Amino acid sequence: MIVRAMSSSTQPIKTVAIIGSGLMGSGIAQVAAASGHKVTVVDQSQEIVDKASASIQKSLGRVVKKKFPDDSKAQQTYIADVMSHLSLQTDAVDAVKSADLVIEAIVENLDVKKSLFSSLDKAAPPHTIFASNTSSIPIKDIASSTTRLDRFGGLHFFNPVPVMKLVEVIRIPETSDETYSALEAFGKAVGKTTVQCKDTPGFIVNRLLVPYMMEAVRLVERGEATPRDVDIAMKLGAGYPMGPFELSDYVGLDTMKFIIDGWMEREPNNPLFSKSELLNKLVAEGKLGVKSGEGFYPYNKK
Ligand SMILES: CCCCCCC[C@H](O)CC(=O)SCCNC(=O)CCNC(=O)[C@H](O)C(C)(C)COP(=O)([O-])OP(=O)([O-])OC[C@H]1O[C@@H](n2cnc3c(N)ncnc32)[C@H](O)[C@@H]1OP(=O)([O-])[O-]
Ligand SMILES: NC(=O)c1ccc[n+]([C@@H]2O[C@H](COP(=O)([O-])OP(=O)(O)OC[C@H]3O[C@@H](n4cnc5c(N)ncnc54)[C@H](O)[C@@H]3O)[C@@H](O)[C@H]2O)c1
Repeated sequence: MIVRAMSSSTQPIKTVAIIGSGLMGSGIAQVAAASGHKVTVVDQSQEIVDKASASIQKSLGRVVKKKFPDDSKAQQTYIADVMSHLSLQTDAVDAVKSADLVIEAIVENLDVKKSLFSSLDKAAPPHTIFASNTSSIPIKDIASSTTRLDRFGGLHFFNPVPVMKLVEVIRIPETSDETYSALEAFGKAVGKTTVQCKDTPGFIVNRLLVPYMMEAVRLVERGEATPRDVDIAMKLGAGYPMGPFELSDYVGLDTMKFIIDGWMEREPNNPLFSKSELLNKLVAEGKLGVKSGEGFYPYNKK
């Protein structure tokens, strides 16, 4: 049964709960707090949210160096001000009770996302809008776990969130115009350019990016070139800021595997989304990219 919101969701979004404090959740939290929203970030353990807090402060350190190049006092004040808009905790149900908007940025797995949203749906006030930052799962499949389809959409941010200027705003057929406008306004309020896309696999960017990245992996699997040479070629020959292997390590090979596995399940006969032995092997070995210290390339462990 769909319960429609009594109050209009055209009210500007002031309080935001972000579930998942990994690469994306912490980046979204940073830009939301920096634009004056009251933000609560949730993850599964205190250790994880502490790590997220440190990574947000580190990223803010890079922002202030550019914003206030020769003024260390202004740098400190800015960081303290942004951090004062942020709280981090481990109880998602509690966090959504006062949220105007909930953004989910947890692991790319439909069942886990559905289970989370189903419990949050019971706890959040009627006016609260839900959004998923999924890379590839149909928004309608995630939204089906709730009773607020009219207040559900996709907000697809890009990594690294503080730097990448785009947000894809996704609507399902049930998404109300008020919800869509509120999501679009939020994307702009956090300083991004928004584009609209229907709930189509991969939306705009990943529909093009995922086949490209998987083709790069397959090219290497066939022994036709090394990751290093593919990366050099795509940077110098096609003008990409990172080659596909550098980008894979940056995105996270576990997330990449979740994306491709889910896509293959939905489109089993499409060779663009067939699995990769090399990717599966690296993930099985715990080589998840920059975040684990090694992926296609080794990194300095922090
Ligand atoms: C199966 C396939 C899977 C597909 C996966 C899809 C995943 C997903 O759904 C979609 C995506 O996100 S797709 C992924 C989409 N993403 C891409 O495609 C990313 C492609 N890569 C890039 O755009 C660039 O390499 C970077 C911007 C990452 C780094 O730039 P660089 O020049 O190599 O190195 P630099 O000089 O160090 O940094 C430059 C400036 O950025 C600043 N800064 C950096 N990180 C920061 C942070 N965390 N905080 C704050 N600031 C940060 C830094 O301070 C500097 O500022 P300045 O003022 O200029 O001094
Ligand atoms: N990595 C990228 O480049 C990228 C870009 C855009 C979108 N996305 C999407 O964003 C989402 C998150 O990706 P990420 O790269 O930040 O992943 P990540 O692995 O860095 O972080 C995911 C976080 O979610 C937490 N988590 C898992 N289940 C949870 C639960 N039930 N409750 C609370 N926290 C939980 C994990 O502890 C982890 O900290 C995925 O849907 C992914 O597809 C990723």
